[in-house]
Formats: sequence, structure tokens, C-alpha cells
Amino acid sequence: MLNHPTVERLHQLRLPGMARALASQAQSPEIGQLSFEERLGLLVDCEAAERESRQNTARLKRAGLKQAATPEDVNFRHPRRLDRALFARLMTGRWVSDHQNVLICGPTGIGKTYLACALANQACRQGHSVLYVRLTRLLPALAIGRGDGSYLKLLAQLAKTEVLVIDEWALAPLSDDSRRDLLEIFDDRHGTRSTIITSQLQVEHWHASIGDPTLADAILDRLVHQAHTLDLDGESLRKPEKPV
Ligand SMILES: Nc1ncnc2c1ncn2[C@@H]1O[C@H](COP(=O)(O)OP(=O)(O)OP(=O)(O)O)[C@@H](O)[C@H]1O
Repeated sequence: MLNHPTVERLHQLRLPGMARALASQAQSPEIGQLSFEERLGLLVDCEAAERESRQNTARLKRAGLKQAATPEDVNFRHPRRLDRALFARLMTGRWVSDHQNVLICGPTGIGKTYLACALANQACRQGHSVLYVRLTRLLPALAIGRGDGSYLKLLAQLAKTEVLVIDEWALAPLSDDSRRDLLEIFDDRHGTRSTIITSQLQVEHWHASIGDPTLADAILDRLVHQAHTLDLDGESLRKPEKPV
């Protein structure tokens, strides 16, 4: 690495991408063929790319995704009725800028969480804030929040998150408080934020699973009308245990 005063100065100014690019330019014999503007442009591009990558890493860490799933690794070979055209459209990120939702339904092990995490990963790359939660953990956290004073803070955190992933929807019956919490969450998000939901139940059964018809109407009205649905079916992707 070149020990040049300018390289050190760039590090002091917290411009490590430019510092690294300058050091590498200094070792490249062909660099003299480029104009000053071209060389400066390369340094700035390198700094911008490094910052973007650091910010993406931080966004991914804050998102707390359950699986390190990437769009590139999504399995299209396994027969599970995955709508490839819809998935490709979702990858553009338009659904996030249009504040729409994605509902992923299908039997256990079909890859719902993986697909949700791959979409969330893509949203992080596109610069959006993301948070992954399991409904079975979120609802108790809100119930505790009522007692310890963190309820409104938690609701505010959910409301400001651009893409909220709610895994394991409709896995257990809901209490009346939980139904009201869900209405709060979706009322905050409706028309301004996007949500990804995964569930073993198909969307047509969600109304009954919520329990209270009036609250179910209100919750689903805010959730399903602006939504893309990936309805999966097939064998589990979990590998069967080998007999010993
Ligand atoms: N594209 C993929 N590439 C590699 N592994 C995958 C892929 N999709 C799913 N898997 C793996 O298959 C298993 C089941 O996937 P996942 O947990 O996403 O299913 P699920 O439908 O959410 O299941 P459940 O309803 O039981 O939570 C996991 O171990 C996951 O890592």
C-alpha cells in the first residue's frame, strides 16, 4: 500500500474508498493515460461504492433477517408453483415505492421465509429500511410493552420501517389486544409503507383466523387490497433426515 501523505489525509478525512483507489492508481502504470478528471472520477466512484456497501451492510444487520437469503440464490427448480414473472417484477422494488404488500402463502418448508428474506435483502440493497419479526414474538413483545412503557416506542419503530417482514402469520389464535395491535400496525402502514407476510394459511382463511369479524375486516382491508400474492404449493424443501 502506498504511504503517501494524500492517502493518509484521505483516511483522516474518513474517505477510505478514495484512499484505497488513489493507492491503487499509484501502482498502475497505465493510469497516466487518463485525464485528471477521469482519475478523480474513479476515486469518487470508489468512495461512493464503499459507502453504499457499508450502508447496505448496516441496513441488513438492523433488519435481523432470519435467513441469509439472496435473490440470486432463489430456487426456481423445485416444483412449488413459484410465479417467476411476479418474483422478477418484485425484484424491481416498484412495490416498495408504491407502498404495496407481498403475501407469501404455502405449506411448511416450501421456502416462504427464504423468499421473504430474499425480497427484504433486495429492499435493503435498494436503500430501504427493513425489519424482520415473527408474529409469535412480536405480539408478546407488544403485550409486555403495555406494561413497561415501551409500547408506543415499539409501534413507532414498526411504523417508520419501510419494509416490515411479518413471518408466521396466523399460526396461533389471537387475543383481543393482539387484534387491536395488528390494526394499529397496519393503520400506520397503510398507503405509506410495505409489509411482507408469510403464512401457512391461504389468504382466504385469514379473516376467520383473526377471530373478530369487525377487526378482521379492518385489518385485512388495509393489508390485502394493495398486495401481490405468492401462493406456493409442493413438497417441503427441508431435507429429510438420513436414517442412521
Ligand atoms: N432458495 C433456497 N436455497 C437454499 N435453501 C432454501 C431455499 N429456499 C428455502 N431453503 C431452505 O429450505 C428450508 C425451508 O425454508 P423456509 O424456512 O423458508 O420454509 P417456510 O415455508 O418458511 O417453512 P415454515 O412454514 O415451516 O416456517 C430452510 O432450511 C431454507 O433455508
